[in-house]
Amino acid sequence: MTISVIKIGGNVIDYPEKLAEFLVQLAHFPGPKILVHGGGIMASKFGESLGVMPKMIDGRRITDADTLDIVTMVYAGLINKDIVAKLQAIGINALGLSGADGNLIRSKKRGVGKIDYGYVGDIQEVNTALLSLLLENDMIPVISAITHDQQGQLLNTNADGIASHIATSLAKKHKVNLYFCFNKPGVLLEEHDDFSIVPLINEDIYEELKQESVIHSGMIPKLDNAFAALQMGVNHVWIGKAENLSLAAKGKLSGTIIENHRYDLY
Ligand SMILES: Nc1ncnc2c1ncn2[C@@H]1O[C@H](COP(=O)(O)OP(=O)(O)O)[C@@H](O)[C@H]1O
Ligand SMILES: CC(=O)N[C@@H](CCC(=O)OP(=O)(O)O)C(=O)O
Repeated sequence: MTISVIKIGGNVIDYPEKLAEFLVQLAHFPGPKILVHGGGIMASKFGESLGVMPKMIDGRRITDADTLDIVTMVYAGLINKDIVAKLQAIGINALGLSGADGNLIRSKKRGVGKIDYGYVGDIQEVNTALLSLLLENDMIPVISAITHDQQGQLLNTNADGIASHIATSLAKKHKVNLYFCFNKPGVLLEEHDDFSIVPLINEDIYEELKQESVIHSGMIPKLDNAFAALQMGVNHVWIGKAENLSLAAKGKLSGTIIENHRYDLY
């Protein structure tokens, strides 16, 4: 049995028609699957409307107490429940969870180094037994980017990291594929040219493109988490456009595939 962990980012969630199209593809995606969602764009907009300005460093949000309230409401509340309701409407029995629910994801507040990220959690443990129970009962877990430290503290956690940790935890016992769906057709050499897709990426090329600032902001945690997943036993990691998920499911050429071995780009 292959389990698919599918992550959807805030740029798609923000557009109801794109989200609807993605959820139909998810519904038809073969085999057991888990959906992890972000929602960074919506959280930033809500924050701004309340006078709480977003602060991001390398795609990670600085989360003070007010920001934590906002992201909890937006990720674990509005977005999570909206996605679950939309899946129910197309006949999919989904169950929406934050990392605190069923002790699904325990994390630790990130220590203060050069940067104080505030209430941001680094994942310690994933309750894979709970995920297996839901999958065995034909439910799709829909997981938001909020975790907890088991001492009563909720923590904001990058959704790409959640997807990667869930995939690696399940990979100890199962074959797992990981799909990062977002608004671009893959990792691009020129961010505004959708035809400049890098079809395969390894760590050497990643480092080079990061140095040249070809890869920046939210693509950094996405690729960090993609490489970590592959190194920790995940079978296949794909990054691409949400609309192309069904092509990826069929193994058709689309998006960027993450590679362990090394080769030259030029
Ligand atoms: N080389 C690159 N190729 C594609 N996107 C890139 C690249 N470098 C930076 N990005 C940016 O990273 C964003 C994806 O990260 P993020 O916004 O966190 O994704 P998500 O929608 O999954 O939350 C893209 O929308 C794009 O603006
Ligand atoms: C710590 C941290 O950065 N958390 C992320 C969680 C949401 C997220 O990852 O959303 P996207 O997938 O839409 O980017 C944030 O608040 O932006």
